[in-house]
Amino acid sequence: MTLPPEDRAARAAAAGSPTPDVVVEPDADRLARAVATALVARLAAAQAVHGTATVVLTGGGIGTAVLERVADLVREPARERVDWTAVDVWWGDERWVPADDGDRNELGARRALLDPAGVPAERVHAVPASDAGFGEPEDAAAWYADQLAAAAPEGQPLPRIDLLLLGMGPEGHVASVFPGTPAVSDERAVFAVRDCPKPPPTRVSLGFSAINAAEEVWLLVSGAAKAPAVARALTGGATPEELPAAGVHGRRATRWLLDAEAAGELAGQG
Ligand SMILES: O=C1O[C@H](COP(=O)(O)O)[C@@H](O)[C@H](O)[C@H]1O
Repeated sequence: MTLPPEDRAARAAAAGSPTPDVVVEPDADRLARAVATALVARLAAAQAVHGTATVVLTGGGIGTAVLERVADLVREPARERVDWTAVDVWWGDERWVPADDGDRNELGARRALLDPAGVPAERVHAVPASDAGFGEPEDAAAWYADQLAAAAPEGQPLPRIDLLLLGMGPEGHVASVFPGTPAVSDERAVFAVRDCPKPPPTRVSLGFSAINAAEEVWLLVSGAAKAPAVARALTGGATPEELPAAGVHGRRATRWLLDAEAAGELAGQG
């Protein structure tokens, strides 16, 4: 179901961004399936226009479940419309852990979708792991920023990002931008984040300047623990410093994709 825009429209207009869509599915499994279907359609549409598609992935529970459901669609060729050899994959954030650590967002995405779909290695733009020889996460972040810049068209700071996926923590963090930390006001496209309140404590993250450059930003949120943050983000009850999820938007579309529990404190729900 899609909720009426109400005061979301006024907030978005004030921020110069499109009014967020809010889609609510009955549970996490149906949310993952619905997002998977929409993701395939979005990437196929981008390829129809540009020949290639670019997606920025998130880690987290629902983000990984979505990729698993996309992989199900890959196994059903009659429903599959994406050329996975022409999809560029980036990450919104990564944990500063060794390459084989189960906390690594890249590893989860490779297992869930990228390997089964056959995305070519040269199109998988992973944030370096802590054992990749960069020394400090700041060096890895600078390298990742350079990679993004190198993929950008002439005169642009970033490549075209057709779709950027975000999870959200119960306190409103997105990527590895946590409330009340220097990351919320860091204007760089990519930076290292230390002392994260959620383990692992060291990460590399895109900042608002890169996230909000995406054509479409989809926030994937599941579970009752996140319902208060969803309501605050969508009803203007918090600043991006207090609740980073309130500060993200796409250039053309911002979409909140929720299960019923996560939507439980929005007006008209529950
Ligand atoms: O630490 C992280 O958390 C968020 C949300 O994860 P979830 O399991 O609560 O859905 C995730 O989006 C982010 O990529 C990740 O590094």
